[in-house]
Amino acid sequence: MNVIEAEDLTKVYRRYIKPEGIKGSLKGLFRREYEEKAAVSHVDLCVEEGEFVGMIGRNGAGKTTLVKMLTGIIAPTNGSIRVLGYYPNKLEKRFRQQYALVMGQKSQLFFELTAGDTLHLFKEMYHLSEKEYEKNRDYFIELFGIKDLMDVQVRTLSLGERMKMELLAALLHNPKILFLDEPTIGLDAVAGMQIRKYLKEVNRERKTTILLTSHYMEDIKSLCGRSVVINHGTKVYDGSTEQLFERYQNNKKITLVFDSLTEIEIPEAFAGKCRILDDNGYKKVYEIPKEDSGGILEYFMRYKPRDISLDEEEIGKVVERIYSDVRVRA
Ligand SMILES: Nc1ncnc2c1ncn2[C@@H]1O[C@H](COP(=O)(O)OP(=O)(O)OP(=O)(O)O)[C@@H](O)[C@H]1O
Repeated sequence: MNVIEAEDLTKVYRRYIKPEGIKGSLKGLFRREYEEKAAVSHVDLCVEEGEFVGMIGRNGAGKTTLVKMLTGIIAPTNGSIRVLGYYPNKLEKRFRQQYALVMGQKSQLFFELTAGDTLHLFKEMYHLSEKEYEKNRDYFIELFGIKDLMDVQVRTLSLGERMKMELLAALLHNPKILFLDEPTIGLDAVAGMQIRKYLKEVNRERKTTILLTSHYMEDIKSLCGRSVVINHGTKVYDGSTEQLFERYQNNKKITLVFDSLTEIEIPEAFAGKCRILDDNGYKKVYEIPKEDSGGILEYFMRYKPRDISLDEEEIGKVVERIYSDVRVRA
């Protein structure tokens, strides 16, 4: 069953162009000029119940605009849209009770209250019965391991703790769809990993459909079976995440840390394949082709680094590659 059905979805923003200088500003007082910008253009999107879909694209690609239309925050300029059978922008109460939106950059918590009191307010907002509230609250408190935070003022929570609270508040009414816009932004590696673990569990155990936008490769690769790539407002890829990265992720990043100043000699076999991204003698970062990563890593081990990490390529580069490929094929 499809929980999201959108066809030919388009959003055109109109924005004021401010002329330069004082003269221009004065002119603007009497006659304003506007430009139109299609932030989302002719996008079709169907999402089935229980899916975990990743949305990726460069800054300004149109991801947030798409999420805003799906959650009813803004109305589309054109196209048809049904989410759980509702037209989102009508913001009917029954619809609002069935989805949740968490934005990494914007909090929906009450900073002056304690975490526990904040949850109570959400209980009232969602009109939950005492039984349902306690059941869901306790389930997520246990899952996220945040029992100790209930008496703490939200303002004083760390970023990682706040994100767990954001998720708890959003999931309190057991929504059918969870929209997540950059939920791991700014989090350290451990906190990011925890959030991914919880989201996986929520999707698996509660069958919650999740739509996630993220600039982090790790989020998309480890969580989303399906990915949608947006570029300049249009959909350029919709399909298996595994296949997407298999095809377009060409490189890996190796970081080596040494206890003493170290010179590395790149052997002929790998010459031209290791691109130095950073080197201060103690720490070296290389970009290497994915298919050679095993061999190159083995070679680097001879220099006995104190620490070594192998990271995914930035999502932006992969998107760039997909986009140029689409242009070539078009
Ligand atoms: N309220 C608005 N008025 C005018 N233009 C807007 C408005 N909101 C967004 N835009 C423009 O629409 C385009 C898409 O923005 P959007 O925020 O959807 O991108 P995004 O893919 O979410 O980017 P990011 O990854 O940086 O969050 C951008 O060019 C942006 O400047």
